[in-house]
Amino acid sequence: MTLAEPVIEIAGLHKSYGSTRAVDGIDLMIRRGEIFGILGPNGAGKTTTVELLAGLRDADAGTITVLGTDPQRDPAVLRERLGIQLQASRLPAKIRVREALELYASFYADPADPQDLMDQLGLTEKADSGFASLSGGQQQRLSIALALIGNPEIAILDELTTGLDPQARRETWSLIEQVRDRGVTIVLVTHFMDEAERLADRLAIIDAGRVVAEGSPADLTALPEDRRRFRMRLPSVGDLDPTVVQLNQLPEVRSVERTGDEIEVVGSRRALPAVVLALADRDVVPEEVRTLTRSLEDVFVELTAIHPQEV
Ligand SMILES: Nc1ncnc2c1ncn2[C@@H]1O[C@H](COP(=O)(O)OP(=O)(O)OP(=O)(O)O)[C@@H](O)[C@H]1O
Repeated sequence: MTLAEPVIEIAGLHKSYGSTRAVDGIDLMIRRGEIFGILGPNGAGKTTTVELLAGLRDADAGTITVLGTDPQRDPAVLRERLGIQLQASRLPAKIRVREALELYASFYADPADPQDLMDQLGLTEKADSGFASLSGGQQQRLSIALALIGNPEIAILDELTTGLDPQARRETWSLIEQVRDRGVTIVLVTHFMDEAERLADRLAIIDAGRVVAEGSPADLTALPEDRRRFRMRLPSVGDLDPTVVQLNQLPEVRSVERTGDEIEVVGSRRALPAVVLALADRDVVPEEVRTLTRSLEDVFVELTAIHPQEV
């Protein structure tokens, strides 16, 4: 598979507010057509990073290239090609849904059709309702529609599902996947691990203004080759300790720990079949074999553990 070309490249990015180093040396590369997650605890520098790449702030140092241009030097070009939905974006209370979309559409040379967007986002029956009368989910959908009204190649969505109920979150997720399937590159800023794990093709975990990990959710949550883990119950063995000693001697096994009639084994990818075979030699059939994995949340907590009060 050939990889799509980069549409965003950031190198050595720095931005401070007074003595606060909000962005402290970030490098990132985002490819066309992917959903790229920027995940991090509160205050990690996520919003500052996306504001810099949208040209809404000036960097102190570093280079940013978005669709081949520098957002600080060329904001007008970028405005046509990049849509941004910012956290807590507020509209006047009385503006109607259709009115807001038509107004925003008038800012662009080649906008999307407001009616099509309302249909796609389930807003048609609210077309004549004022912003303040919409539910949280409807307001969120309108702000996504506004980020997409310019027919952007890149859409930046910040804290997309904050404040939404579980049903509305899921609907928003499938909507974002549909937008990606139309070829739009999506930069998704979130502090929800499940959202990043479910939606992002690749993601960067940011903490204290730096990238602390980057990759696909599968890469980030994979256990190292020699640290696979599984648990099994061995209820009919009687005294388990000699079995544990024997299993510990297998070359594929790194460690075996026993709790009651369960054992937890750490070892290579071949440890599981090796253990099952060794047990079969003793006429032991293991029960309830479970492979242990780690979630993005485990990885996140491990990597950002120095700031637990902010998570
Ligand atoms: N306009 C500003 N003036 C001063 N400090 C700021 C400003 N904007 C952000 N900061 C500080 O910079 C740091 C990074 O903030 P930023 O909003 O980029 O983080 P974030 O990861 O988006 O956090 P959150 O998820 O809470 O929005 C924080 O310490 C924040 O208090």
